[in-house]
Amino acid sequence: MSDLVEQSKRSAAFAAVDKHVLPSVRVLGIGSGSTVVYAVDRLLELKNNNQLNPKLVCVPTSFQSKQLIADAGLQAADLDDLPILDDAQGGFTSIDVTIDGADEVDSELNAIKGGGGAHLREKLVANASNKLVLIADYRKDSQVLGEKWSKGIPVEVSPLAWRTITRQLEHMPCMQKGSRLFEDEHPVANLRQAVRKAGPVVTDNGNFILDVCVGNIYDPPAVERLFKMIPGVIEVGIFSNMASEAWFGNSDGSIVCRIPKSEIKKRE
Ligand SMILES: O=C(CO)[C@H](O)[C@H](O)COP(=O)(O)O
Repeated sequence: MSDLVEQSKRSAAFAAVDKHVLPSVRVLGIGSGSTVVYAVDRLLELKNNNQLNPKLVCVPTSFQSKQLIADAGLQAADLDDLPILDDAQGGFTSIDVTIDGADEVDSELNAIKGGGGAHLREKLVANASNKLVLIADYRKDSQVLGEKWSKGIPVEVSPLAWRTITRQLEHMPCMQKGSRLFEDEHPVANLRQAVRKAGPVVTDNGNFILDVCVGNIYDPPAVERLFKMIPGVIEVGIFSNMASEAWFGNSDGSIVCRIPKSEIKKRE
């Protein structure tokens, strides 16, 4: 990985933590992946400077994230241990803010996640959060999902049915009710293989991952719903309309914070 990419991940992570992890934050969701490592580095600095809420509790999204929280000496809690608060929009949240990485983010802040195989818990934690803030380097910043991330949509599936699910996914048509959902005629689903173990990747939850290539994704919420309907699909790595901000580190050292394009229009 080039120094430029690492530097841009670090600057996005530091800026997002500085903006969002104020002393008023009591419960913080911690995402997974290499960019989140920098966010936890910054949390540790803030902790050492007594700039965090002394009662801060961090909610992990994976085994890796649990380790990061423990190594930083922060207090961890599982989602199920937290009280559920009814929010003003009729949602149910337990977490003030979650900071997480992404594999690609489009102009509406729909995201592809799950490159690290943690998207089930990441989505559960994001869903229980008042605010989801994404952090990433410039390679993940795009207009349309699929432009940049070519490894496919991560789909966590039950090992009991991965072959049936693969076949079903590969028969999905690209058109629905007259509108095109994705670029390719039919998806191609690949069982994700482990690198230093023979056989498939097994997630923290004991499942398999199919990486489903469809080309550009024109309607992320529709594709997310379509895949999710297949019995045995546990979670789809498309996060539609969940993030409220995305922070990108640019290759020139600058940082940009984006909100959904439709929000910008509303505010004009
Ligand atoms: O979704 C994820 C893991 O499931 C990660 O957030 C995503 O893969 C980005 O990782 P990185 O920061 O290493 O590029």
